[in-house]
Amino acid sequence: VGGPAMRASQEDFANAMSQVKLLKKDPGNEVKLKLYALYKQATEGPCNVPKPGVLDFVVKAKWDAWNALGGLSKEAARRSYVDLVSSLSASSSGRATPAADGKRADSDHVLVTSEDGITAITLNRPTKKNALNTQMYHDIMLALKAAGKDSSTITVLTGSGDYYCSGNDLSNFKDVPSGRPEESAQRSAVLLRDFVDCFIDFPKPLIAVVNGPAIGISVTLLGLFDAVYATDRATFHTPFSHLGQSPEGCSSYVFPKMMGPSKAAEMLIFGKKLTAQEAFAQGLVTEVFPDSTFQKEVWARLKAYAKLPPNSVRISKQLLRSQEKERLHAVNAEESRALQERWVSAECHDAIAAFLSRKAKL
Ligand SMILES: CCCCC/C=C/CC(=O)SCCNC(=O)CCNC(=O)[C@H](O)C(C)(C)COP(=O)(O)OP(=O)(O)OC[C@H]1O[C@@H](n2cnc3c(N)ncnc32)[C@H](O)[C@@H]1OP(=O)(O)O
Repeated sequence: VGGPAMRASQEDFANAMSQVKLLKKDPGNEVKLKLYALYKQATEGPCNVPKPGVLDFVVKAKWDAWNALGGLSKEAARRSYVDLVSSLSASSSGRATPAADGKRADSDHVLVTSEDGITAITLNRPTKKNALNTQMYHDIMLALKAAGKDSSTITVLTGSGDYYCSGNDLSNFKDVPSGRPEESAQRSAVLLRDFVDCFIDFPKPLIAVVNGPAIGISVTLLGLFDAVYATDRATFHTPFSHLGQSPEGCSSYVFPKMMGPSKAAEMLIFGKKLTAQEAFAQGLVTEVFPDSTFQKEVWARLKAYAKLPPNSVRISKQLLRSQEKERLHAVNAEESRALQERWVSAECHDAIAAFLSRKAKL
């Protein structure tokens, strides 16, 4: 993936830096800080300058924003910068944006809260069943990097509304510049790989609170969580073949180990949808709760876990993960490569076109 993607990205980055000066609307301090942080990370790498004094408000805010990006790669920072500028330019010129719902894609779709020793990352795009658009992948990565370094003991991923997540936003495929599908597939494969790497490397316990149906990448990633609590209303569906695609999130390795090869094949090759109880029986879900008491019971449990000594919990998590880490990174790279090819296939294009023209639904 190295050369061409990197050069294209640097060119895009230079264009984005020029575009940012031409914005008609002031994007506000929060966005400006984000732009600053991504710029610094993209050009200088992780923040390693000394922390400024608390009274130096502006410098401290800038330092915090940069430092929150943790070890995000320069390449990923460049891409996030380019995506952010492009969504700002679109909204300031009134053009349509890459977001599927026509609104500017920003961190409104990924909420982060931190209290009682728990950092919660909430997918907040309920009108689209929390489908993941490109900006959300970037926002989740940023949120995970920050959560990995904050003072919380555990991190939770959940969804707002009736779905946990309907997987990749299939409208992402609409934004391919004409004549450049290969380039776009390559960029998406890099993003996918970086995204899944964040889950593989996450340094403290990561818990999924599956508040409703889960589809696609939101299911496969569950194999990289330390615990998965689900409402009995949740279902688990990986319709990759129906979409002309192939598994990701390390599921091609983790699922067969977890549930045995034939049950994994039913899900990942034939797209069998599991109920919450079935997913529990296969080891994908840790525990299922009645929907009526789900939130109350799960959050009470999480608050108790979050009171455990944070360093001990973190070290145990890392020990459990360390045996498999290298292997998981290799699997992630392989799955991302396979998907890069799938995304330019006729099988995939036909399936996505059918969904987008509302002919097909799962
Ligand atoms: C960096 C790239 C990484 C890529 C990694 C790859 C991952 C692979 C996957 O994740 S594969 C899974 C992809 N997901 C799907 O195929 C789900 C598609 N959605 C549906 O089949 C249905 O919408 C549903 C079953 C989730 C829900 O059906 P329901 O009838 O209850 O509701 P609606 O269909 O009316 O949905 C409400 C609006 O939400 C939009 N929407 C839902 N899911 C997606 C999605 N994944 N992508 C885009 N849009 C989605 C839906 O179109 C409706 O929008 P509208 O109100 O504007 O019509």
